[in-house]
Amino acid sequence: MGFEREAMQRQALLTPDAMQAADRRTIAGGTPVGTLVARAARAIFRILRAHYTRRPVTILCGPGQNGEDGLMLAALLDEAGWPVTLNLLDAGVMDESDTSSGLMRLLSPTGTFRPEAGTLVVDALFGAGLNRPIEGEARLLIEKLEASDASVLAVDLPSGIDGRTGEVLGAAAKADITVSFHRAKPGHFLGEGRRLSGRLFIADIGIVPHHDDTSALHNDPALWKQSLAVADGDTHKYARGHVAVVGGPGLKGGAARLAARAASVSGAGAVTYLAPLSGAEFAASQFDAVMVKPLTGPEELRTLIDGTASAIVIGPGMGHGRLASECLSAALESGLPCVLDADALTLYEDTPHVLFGKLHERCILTPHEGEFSRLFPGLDGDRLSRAKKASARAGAMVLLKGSTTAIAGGILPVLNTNGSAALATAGSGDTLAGLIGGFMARGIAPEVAAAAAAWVHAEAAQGAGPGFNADQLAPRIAAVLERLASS
Ligand SMILES: NC(=O)C1=CN([C@@H]2O[C@H](COP(=O)(O)OP(=O)(O)OC[C@H]3O[C@@H](n4cnc5c(N)ncnc54)[C@H](O)[C@@H]3O)[C@@H](O)[C@H]2O)[C@@H](O)CC1
Ligand SMILES: [K+]
Repeated sequence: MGFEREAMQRQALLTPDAMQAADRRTIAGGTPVGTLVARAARAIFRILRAHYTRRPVTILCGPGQNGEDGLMLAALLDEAGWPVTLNLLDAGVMDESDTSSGLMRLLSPTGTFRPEAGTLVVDALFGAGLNRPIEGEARLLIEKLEASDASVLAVDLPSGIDGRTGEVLGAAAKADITVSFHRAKPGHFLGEGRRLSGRLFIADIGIVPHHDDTSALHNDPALWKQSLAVADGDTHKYARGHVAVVGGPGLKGGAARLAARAASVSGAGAVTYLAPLSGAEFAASQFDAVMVKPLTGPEELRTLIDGTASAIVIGPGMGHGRLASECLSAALESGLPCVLDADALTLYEDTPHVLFGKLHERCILTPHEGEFSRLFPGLDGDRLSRAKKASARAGAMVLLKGSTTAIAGGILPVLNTNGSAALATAGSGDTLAGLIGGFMARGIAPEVAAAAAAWVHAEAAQGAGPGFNADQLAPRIAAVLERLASS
């Protein structure tokens, strides 16, 4: 089972180009552009009033339709008795109806723009139509805004953010709230765009959805919750999946043990931890539910592969010796779903093409930034496009970890955004690898397993206090899975 179809439509991320195509399609279908602008302005008005008490509002309007949203909002706020000042970058944005509607009296020269604490500034300078770095007068306005203590509500995107990549083109001011339309844009979650967008609201303005528009998915349980349900008929432990976790020698075993613990709460029926004797003996004293087998060569792993293993997690704490590389080869030759993390990624960092030659489409590589740049040198751009290029280069799925995690190689790339700073802790990545492996062992498709695990793993760290560490993740993951199952 792949992602849930209807949820895919709702969770679609649209690049500004795709959004403009959707706008055009909707307009061609009979909805006048003025109606769309009016709906957009009403949505902003509603969200603005829900979050701010009446106060002076300055609206910065750009030369395109983003500015028109701002003008229409000015009319609504003015009508509702809010004190509004309009700063237009280009007077041309006003047409006859605006000039006759009394908006003229709200105008103030841009030179007078002095954003003050306690006031609200609506940033409606540029949205989807931004096509070059911001300079000149617009840049001055944005820099003044960025330096101020005023509250900021951005229309569609903080002006200056590239909606496709999240990159700042010239300048951008941090918004407290961003109101965008129809669907979120990748730029709301990538690069600086994530921080600068603040709280994101997506308003429905009646744009006609179309699957061709989708360039990526915004991760959400709606996409995969069904896939996590454990079927009643799966009564035998091995029928529910059996994860082999390859660990390392004694003192390095913690990482793989974390992976095994996560696998064991994933809903898989059984987990076997394989490690050289020193690691296995210690692990056996730590685990009850996880089976432990000593590893003298790749044969023990092969035996498990020929037996009931249905997925393999390999790399955390594994080391770089001959045994490690023989086990990695055996794991990849098995054709079973495999999660490659940590040492499995660095083992081949000098000869990545050798590793890529062994991978198949049920392999998932889970690098953090450092591992990624060593394994995939020379890839630049935003996190999403780098993950996509890396996946194409490797011939496998790539999950690039970060505050926004990008997953590429499935039917559509996925951005996971519920991560928090708590996850930046030792052992967190090992836990994620184990959870993905557990889901894949259950027969869940790799792209679904990766997306579900990224979300569940991040959710498990939500609300964590300063004393949080990765040891606490597995029980919290179990709790998140329980909540999902009963919701
Ligand atoms: N198209 C639609 O149906 C809808 C669009 N909406 C709004 O319309 C916006 C898109 O409108 P537009 O396509 O007119 O685009 P924008 O309003 O984002 O900006 C385009 C204008 O800005 C100029 N420009 C671009 N980059 C610049 C820069 N760095 N410095 C100076 N000038 C620059 C362009 O030459 C053009 O005149 C969306 O962001 C959204 O706010 C909403 O009203 C909802 C409906
Ligand atoms: K804007």
